[in-house]
Amino acid sequence: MKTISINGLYAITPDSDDRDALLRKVEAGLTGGARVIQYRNKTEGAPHLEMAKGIAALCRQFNAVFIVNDDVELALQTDADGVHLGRDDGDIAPARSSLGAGRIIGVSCYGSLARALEAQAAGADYVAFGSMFPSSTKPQAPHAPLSLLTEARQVLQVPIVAIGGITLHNAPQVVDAGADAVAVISAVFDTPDIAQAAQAFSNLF
Ligand SMILES: Cc1ncc(COP(=O)(O)OP(=O)(O)O)c(N)n1
Ligand SMILES: Cc1ncsc1CCOP(=O)(O)O
Ligand SMILES: [Mg+2]
Repeated sequence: MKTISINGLYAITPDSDDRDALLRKVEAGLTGGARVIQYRNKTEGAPHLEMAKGIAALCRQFNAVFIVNDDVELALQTDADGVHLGRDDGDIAPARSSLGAGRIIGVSCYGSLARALEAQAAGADYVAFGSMFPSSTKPQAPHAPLSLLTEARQVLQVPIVAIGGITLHNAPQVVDAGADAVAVISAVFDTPDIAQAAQAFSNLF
């Protein structure tokens, strides 16, 4: 039985090859109240294991949920709370066999409610929709309208995460439309005061 919940600020790490700098940023995000941290780092050759282990320890310290993007093996190696899978990251069933029932599997559903219903039926623990707004971090990401969150809320039982171009300015609309959590990279980590930005997002919940 999973008791871990996905809600509030879901902060996703920016690309980095500097372990200490990344850990300082994550600690600031947690200090500001991030409830979930996802280790997402597309930097080739970065010390992924060391970075993810450091973030796992920080999440334990702050009682936050730790999710690894894309990589089931890295999630297991770091005793993460779960993994996030997109359409190129493998199916839910083999991930579930590796991770067991107690860990979280989150699934990207882009702009598709049908994909979310399938993911829920296949055992996903949360679904993510987006990009809600244009994202400078991932400009080519497909778009999802705010109305999809409202529609999804009426038919899904699993928590709903919204991602993509979410800022302090537009986040209230995302929460009002039905998101349980907002997944944010640049508007948290690309700011002069990460803890303050994280706190402002957290205060929306
Ligand atoms: C919470 C959350 N939602 C969506 C994504 C995007 O996943 P994916 O489509 O696999 O793209 P990459 O992040 O791997 O580039 C995510 N990572 N987290
Ligand atoms: C990984 C991902 N998937 C869709 S948009 C996105 C990036 C989100 O980053 P930002 O919060 O900086 O727009
Ligand atoms: Mg992915």
